[in-house]
Amino acid sequence: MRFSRMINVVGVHTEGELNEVITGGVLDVPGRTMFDKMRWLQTEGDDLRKFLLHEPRGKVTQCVNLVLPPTVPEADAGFVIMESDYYVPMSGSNTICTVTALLETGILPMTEPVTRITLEAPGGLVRVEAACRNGKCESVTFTNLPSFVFALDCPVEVEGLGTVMVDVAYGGMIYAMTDAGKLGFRLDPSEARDLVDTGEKIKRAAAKQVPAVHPENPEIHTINQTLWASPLQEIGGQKTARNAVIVSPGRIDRSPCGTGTCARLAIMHARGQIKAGERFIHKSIIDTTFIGAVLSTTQLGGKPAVTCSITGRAWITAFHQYVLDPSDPLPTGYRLSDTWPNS
Ligand SMILES: O=C(O)C1NCC[C@@H]1O
Repeated sequence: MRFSRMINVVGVHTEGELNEVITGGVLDVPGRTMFDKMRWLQTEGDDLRKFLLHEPRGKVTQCVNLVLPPTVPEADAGFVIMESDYYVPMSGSNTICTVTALLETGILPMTEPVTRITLEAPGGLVRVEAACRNGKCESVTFTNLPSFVFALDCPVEVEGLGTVMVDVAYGGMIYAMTDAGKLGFRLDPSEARDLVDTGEKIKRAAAKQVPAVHPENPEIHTINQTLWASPLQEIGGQKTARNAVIVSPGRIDRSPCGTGTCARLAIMHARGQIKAGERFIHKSIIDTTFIGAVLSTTQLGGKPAVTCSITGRAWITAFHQYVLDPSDPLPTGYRLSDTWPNS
């Protein structure tokens, strides 16, 4: 049998969120920077993303990362993040899964007790410290790209809901964050379907009504995730909260969401709820945890910003070899609205 595509993929989940990692079958893609490579995939090479994420090979509740040679000398590896609807400049859960796959399969050397590497994400360089023991990457801490607030207390008119107040911030993707309690949600797993439907409505309205353009890269624009926030609490002396991020086309991030956590930290910092040097425990809807921290304050295109770190754990679940039989009539798969909302 001759295959027209053979892709090696490591299955990895971080705190419940499946973000697979392509480790073989694609040599490189055109582009001078990782952002260019992301753009090339989006415009010329999107069949790879569809092949892996769409059915019958993929499903709506996953992402996939393409590991590539870095384009700058200080990076150890590059990666392009592919989600169900978007290519994104940065993602926390995808970073943690990619680091775990790179170290646990020996693509990059593991040093115990701490491995330090630099990854080149499309949005910029990401410094990583992985805690490693007996060949296992026990946790990954990365320093995210600068996070900042676009707007606080912004009224958004949402059909069927009236006025909903949102805070808008960037943590690697652009978030509309809203108080779950005000719309009657406790962020209980039983609310998942409703959180998605209502969260998508809020996102669509906020994206139209609140313009948001990254001050240094105008190609990064428009709110594309909703973050349902539970109130900030002090538990055992630690600032703690729950959240649920609605990822397009309509599903909940199973992890506590790294870029969402950083967007929330930027909002908390702007509101005086957290200082540089403080930690924040962020819980997912399935009760898994990322530890966030505000490391320092900075400026981005004249805006105040914060540099944050995220710590999380990941586990390899599978090694897949996906192939394309040249006679397969569905090389880029399909989406059906029973499990792919808004398709
Ligand atoms: O951790 C994050 O940043 C994300 N998890 C899935 C969707 C977002 O990219």
